[in-house]
Amino acid sequence: MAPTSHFAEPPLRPPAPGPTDRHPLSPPAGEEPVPPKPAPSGSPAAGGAHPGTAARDARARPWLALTHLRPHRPGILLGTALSLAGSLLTLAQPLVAKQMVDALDRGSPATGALVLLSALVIAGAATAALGQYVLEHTAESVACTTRRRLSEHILRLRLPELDRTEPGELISRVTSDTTVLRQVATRSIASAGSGLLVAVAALVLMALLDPVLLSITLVTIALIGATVAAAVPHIARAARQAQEAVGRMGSLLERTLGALRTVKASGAEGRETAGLHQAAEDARRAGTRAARWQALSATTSTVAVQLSFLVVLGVGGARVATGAITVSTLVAFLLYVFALAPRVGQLVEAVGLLQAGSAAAARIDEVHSMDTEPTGPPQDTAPLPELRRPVGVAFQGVRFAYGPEAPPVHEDMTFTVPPRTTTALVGPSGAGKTTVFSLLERFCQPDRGRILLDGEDIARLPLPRLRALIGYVEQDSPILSGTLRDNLLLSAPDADAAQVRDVLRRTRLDSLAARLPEGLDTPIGHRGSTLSGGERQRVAIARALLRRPGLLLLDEATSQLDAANEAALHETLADISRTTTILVIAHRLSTVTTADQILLLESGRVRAAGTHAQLLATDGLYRRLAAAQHLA
Ligand SMILES: Nc1ncnc2c1ncn2[C@@H]1O[C@H](COP(=O)(O)OP(=O)(O)OP(=O)(O)O)[C@@H](O)[C@H]1O
Repeated sequence: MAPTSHFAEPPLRPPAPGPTDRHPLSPPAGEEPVPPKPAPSGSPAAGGAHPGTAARDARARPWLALTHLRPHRPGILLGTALSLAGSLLTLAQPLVAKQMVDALDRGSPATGALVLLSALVIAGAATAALGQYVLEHTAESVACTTRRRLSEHILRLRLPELDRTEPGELISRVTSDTTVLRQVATRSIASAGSGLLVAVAALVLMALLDPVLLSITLVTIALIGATVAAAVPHIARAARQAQEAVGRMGSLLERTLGALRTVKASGAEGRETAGLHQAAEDARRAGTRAARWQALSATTSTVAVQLSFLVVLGVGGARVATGAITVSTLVAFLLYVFALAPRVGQLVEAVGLLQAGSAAAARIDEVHSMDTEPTGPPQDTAPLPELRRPVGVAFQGVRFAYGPEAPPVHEDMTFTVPPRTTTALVGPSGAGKTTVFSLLERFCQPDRGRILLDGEDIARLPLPRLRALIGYVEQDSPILSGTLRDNLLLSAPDADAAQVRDVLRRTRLDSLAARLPEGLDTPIGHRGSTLSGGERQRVAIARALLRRPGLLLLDEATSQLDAANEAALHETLADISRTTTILVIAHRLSTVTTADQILLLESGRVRAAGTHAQLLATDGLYRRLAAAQHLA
């Protein structure tokens, strides 16, 4: 799970060139182009999203949730203070009620006490409501800030990290774990704070009223405390398991929906549903377990409070009869018993919530500890004008493996691609052709060797600037949910209408745009499900062309096009190659026979390089590949 040095940037960082000798592709002086080396394997920072790890972390750090609330301290403190003030105003009510009863007992007018009592009721309710609003508002900010930070972090994750993580798991951390954290901000902190203070204040006032009755009440509180202490770990564990089960459901749903056609065609709905049912069942069971313990502690608390009320009433009545206390003292004491009961309940709930919140915080922190790509200053997202020109590419002795245990994909990859040319990468499946593109995009880094663009090591380029230079059409031409326009402008948000029209014409998408009911603004379904395979490929190519790249990478980009569209696209590419360097991966040699150069990859190396005719004449493997495709 941990990232390895195989994904690390090259350890050697060349000195920053001076202002006068800077290469046009170089980062501005003072910038940090080389991303930090990922944490070594096995280090905590290297961990991926593992529910088990989260549970251990939360057990080790039950207050973890509080660290996430720190930036929102002012709102939480204000909300808690207002709730507390509201509670204190409520607490004062029994004392005023006592005065009122005393006044009535003496036959004196009780109007003043009645007015004061009414004012206390209104002020107490208003202050508590305001406090509640401030806390809810702050809690929304906690959830929003955490979700924003998480989603930004997830989009910046290094691809090898993502390869090792279930997307559904990540989604559940942004959605359900942040919701749990949000509850800690409102109910847990404020309830614990105000509940504790009010409970202490009530106990002090009860002690002043009658210490004998207080001791009876304290026995009740001890009973409640013991039950809660026994229940809390069970509640916390069950809540954590429920969160993990929800996360698992997210992963499974993502897996199934991502390949729903295949699942249906394979008749695997039942088996996939069984997995989802199991996760839902696990969440239900864990949630029920938590509810059982919560019900036990809540019921014990309620029964204990009712019992103590009866005992206080009995003993208090006897003490009134003996003249030890007055009726008004007994009334006030009983009111405090009732004021105390919900506070104890709040404290019980707060402790359980804090445990669940800390488990959620640990799951969120795991994502933050995953390794991300470096970000450059905002201006680096746009290519410099001089970067719009075609660039030369060179691989020099590149070695790369996808992991420490994995066999190297590239052993000693060395080749040169001159600018303004079309070079085809061919070779057996698994020879490492797509990996060449991944290395060029710096999705992963070589273990050894250098990759140069116009003589400049790409490890030294700010990542946004490097990628702004490249147009990449992936093997499966991914399409995003949204409209056709969203998809086209994804890589070139500033492209104007004329550029879009031009690219639509070149990729023969103009007729599709004309046919769609809302033209470019027509939604094209989940991952472009309403488009044909060939249309999806052309959208992906159009998207890459709109970027006006200096280097165009095409990975089997025309495999699903019909003959007419493929021929048209080859004309377009021939045209584009005057202003762009093109690297194309092809299985069908017929599509690359006119390339300026063909690189035949085998066993992690370039086995042979030349034109189609040269390779036919000189290389046995190429001849066999061509013969298999009736080209020899
Ligand atoms: N993300 C990854 N993690 C681990 N191994 C990978 C990963 N991607 C590719 N590989 C492995 O690396 C090797 C080279 O893969 P690559 O996709 O570069 O080959 P290719 O020549 O493009 O294959 P094809 O022609 O079938 O598309 C393969 O053995 C593949 O299983």
